[in-house]
Amino acid sequence: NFGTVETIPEAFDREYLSPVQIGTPPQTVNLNFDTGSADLWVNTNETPENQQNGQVEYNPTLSSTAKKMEGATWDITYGDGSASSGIVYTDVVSIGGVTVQSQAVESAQQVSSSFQADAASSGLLGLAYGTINTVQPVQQKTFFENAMNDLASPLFTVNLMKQAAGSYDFGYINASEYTGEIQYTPVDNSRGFWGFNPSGFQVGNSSFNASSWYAIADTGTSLLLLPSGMVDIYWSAVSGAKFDALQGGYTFPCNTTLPSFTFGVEEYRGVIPGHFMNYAAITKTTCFGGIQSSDALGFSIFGDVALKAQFVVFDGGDNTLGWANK
Ligand SMILES: CC[C@H](C)[C@H](NC(=O)[C@H](C)NC(=O)[C@@H](CCSC)NC[C@@H](N)Cc1ccccc1)C(=O)O
Repeated sequence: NFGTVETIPEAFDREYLSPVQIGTPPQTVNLNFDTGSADLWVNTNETPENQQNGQVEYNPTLSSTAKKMEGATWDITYGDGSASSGIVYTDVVSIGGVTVQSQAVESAQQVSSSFQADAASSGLLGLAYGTINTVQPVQQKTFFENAMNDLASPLFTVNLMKQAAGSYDFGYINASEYTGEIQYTPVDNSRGFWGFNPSGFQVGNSSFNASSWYAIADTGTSLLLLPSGMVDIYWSAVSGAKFDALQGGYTFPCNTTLPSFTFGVEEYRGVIPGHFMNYAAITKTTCFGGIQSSDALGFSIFGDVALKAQFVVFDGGDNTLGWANK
């Protein structure tokens, strides 16, 4: 079978939320689909009230198909320092008409401050490889891994949009969502991520700089995080841009016209329009850049700033990533 679900951007395209049905009768919660992690966790009746800010909860006691996974716990930390932990149930989970009868649903008994403050998001739905799922003592599979064998094709596609509704499609490729040909490239999943090797980059209409490095496709990261050498070259083309240690990255005058950023995947060239690199205004006149350094992380992240300019196929059958402009 196959299905599609819309995904809605929060302010600044900081994150994208999609409705997910859990339990019987179905309880709908909006989750942050995250190809950079592999835990499906959600605010529940077990999440302390003082760690919530109005989030919609999943309540397993109201679901006739919920089963507690005795003795199971989870505990996750993210690259931005946020974290959450708790216990585990299995229940029916449906996304856009694709149903998994027994999905590990991780109930949050502790969430860190950035999650507490994010009232619109009830949790995360991991779409990375289950090898980095944090449930103990028995590691659990992701929704996609559990659904994959029943899908028409063992893949899902990601079509994020700038300040507009996009979609996650499961089991099929919708040709109306992209232009040109899809460029497939092998995935390095040795760290549990959808890792790949970009082949270079280009700022505006300048020449293409061939280079090969490791990056991950991560819908749960807002920005495009690249080696500082590339980031410095990009911002050196923007008059008034400067590295602002207080803000933790490059800022620039908001009224500047920004150059596009093109990345290579083998022979393919993915183009990110210049205005996508304006992440958010810090003051009336100073804006924060959407391209920032990944040096502190140790690897590059193609987050939403890049992904919202592309149609991306995550193929779990042959472990490839497919890229197309749109
Ligand atoms: C510091 C933690 C390191 C990065 C590592 N954790 C990870 O790699 C986790 C699974 N993935 C992540 O932290 C990153 C990918 C690697 S970044 C170093 N993606 C998921 C993240 N953006 C999800 C998120 C969404 C909204 C708000 C906050 C966080 C670990 O547990 O060792």
